[in-house]
Amino acid sequence: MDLPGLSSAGQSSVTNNTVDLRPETEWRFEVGLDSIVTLKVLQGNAEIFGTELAVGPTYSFTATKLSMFTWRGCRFEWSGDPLAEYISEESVMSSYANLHFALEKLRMQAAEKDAHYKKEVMKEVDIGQFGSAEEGDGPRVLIIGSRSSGKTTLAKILTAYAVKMGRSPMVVSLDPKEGMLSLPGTISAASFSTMMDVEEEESWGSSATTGPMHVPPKNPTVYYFGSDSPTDNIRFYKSLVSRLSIAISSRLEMDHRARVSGCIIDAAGIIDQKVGYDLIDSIVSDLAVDVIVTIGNERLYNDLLKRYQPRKQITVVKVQRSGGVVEHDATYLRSIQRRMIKEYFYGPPKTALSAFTITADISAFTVYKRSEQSHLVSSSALPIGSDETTALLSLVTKVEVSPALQNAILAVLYASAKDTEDDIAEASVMGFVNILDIDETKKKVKVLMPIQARLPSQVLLMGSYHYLE
Ligand SMILES: Nc1ncnc2c1ncn2[C@@H]1O[C@H](COP(=O)(O)OP(=O)(O)OP(=O)(O)O)[C@@H](O)[C@H]1O
Repeated sequence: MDLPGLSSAGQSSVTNNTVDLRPETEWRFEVGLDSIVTLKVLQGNAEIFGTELAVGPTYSFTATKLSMFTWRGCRFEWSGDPLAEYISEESVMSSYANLHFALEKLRMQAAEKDAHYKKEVMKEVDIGQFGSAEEGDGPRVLIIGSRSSGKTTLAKILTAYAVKMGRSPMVVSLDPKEGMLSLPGTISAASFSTMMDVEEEESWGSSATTGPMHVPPKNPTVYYFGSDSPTDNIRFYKSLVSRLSIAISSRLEMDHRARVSGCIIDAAGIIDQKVGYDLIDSIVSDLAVDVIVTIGNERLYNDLLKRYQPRKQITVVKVQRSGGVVEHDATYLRSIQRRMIKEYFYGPPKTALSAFTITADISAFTVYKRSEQSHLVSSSALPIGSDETTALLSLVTKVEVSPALQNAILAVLYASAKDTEDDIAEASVMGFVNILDIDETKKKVKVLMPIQARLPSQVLLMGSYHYLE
């Protein structure tokens, strides 16, 4: 009898939604916002963006665009009403796996150099053969490509494969519209040592704020940018990336396993030559990137090769764009963001939580927003001899608590009203609240919070996101 997918002749086959998938092929499917598709692996091995599926359990998917890939062939069954589904024989997974193995080699070299790692983590390994260097940083990989080129997908695949090898890579999401382990509008970093939740395409799993889950929660460091695109306020964005890189460095200093595993950085898809290349430059230097991976864009690859190859420590490589990558239009993006916000307060459908409302005096709220970009002129852009005070304007500005804040999502910062504006602009995020109602006559504000707690005395930072249930 042939193994599923390993039949000697022909292509993958489908009978009544039972599919025999041949080795190194993938089943791509899209599920609408209001429908569900379930799938069950019956035999063989299968993975979704690097994370292996178990044989037997039923997985269910909604509002998602995914691909299930198999290395050695599998048989599975699915049901539901997908918007699209097809088998592709043209997978790019082997080139992504090759990239993973090249990174793994760098991690092994880093482990050899890390004295602590040798002593504590690799006790059982014969360390006599290793060099004598005290330090070892794993590869810091920046993934760059145009919008919808598959950057996040590649970041997930590399992360899942690294975790499978026992690594704990620091995953850094610099795309505010996606909000990894947090809400839209954020940039964040978290060390991954456990598997991701394959049923949640847009999320990377759960964080400590999203309540009990079947996949262990991660503990991200989060900064609030407040809108979808870094170009909305480049100076504020760059300042947050710098802060995040400092936070990452101090986390890596304490966590040798993560340090040896390196970083996987998912950039926002801004690659136009002026702003995009300048942004790439500052990310490369802030996060000490030493491997740049470009996806499916020859010009970008060649430009970056010329720019970084002379610096011997930076390697630029290119990988193909998968034909399965689907572009997200603005409406789809909004609905995904809406779902992320809803799940933050009420939990995912599987583990529905109850959100809490509290009412507090207006005077208890200290709200800031980021300053307008036009006010934040860089001193280098000012004519020589001109007044440089504008260049020193704070990155954040205080906001009156007024009905304009109705339905706003506000980030609760690790900063108090007594802190300076500079401290506030550099503060990371503790969680989020949603303003439900502002009664100006009674001077009261009603807020939605994900957990039962008093209104935090921290500063709240406003962005461009609003939510109304
Ligand atoms: N092989 C594939 N088959 C089916 N869908 C895929 C495949 N690869 C990626 N996708 C889907 O395509 C969409 C876009 O991919 P992804 O988010 O990785 O691109 P991106 O470059 O990060 O996008 P953006 O620039 O918007 O951040 C996602 O919904 C992802 O799940």
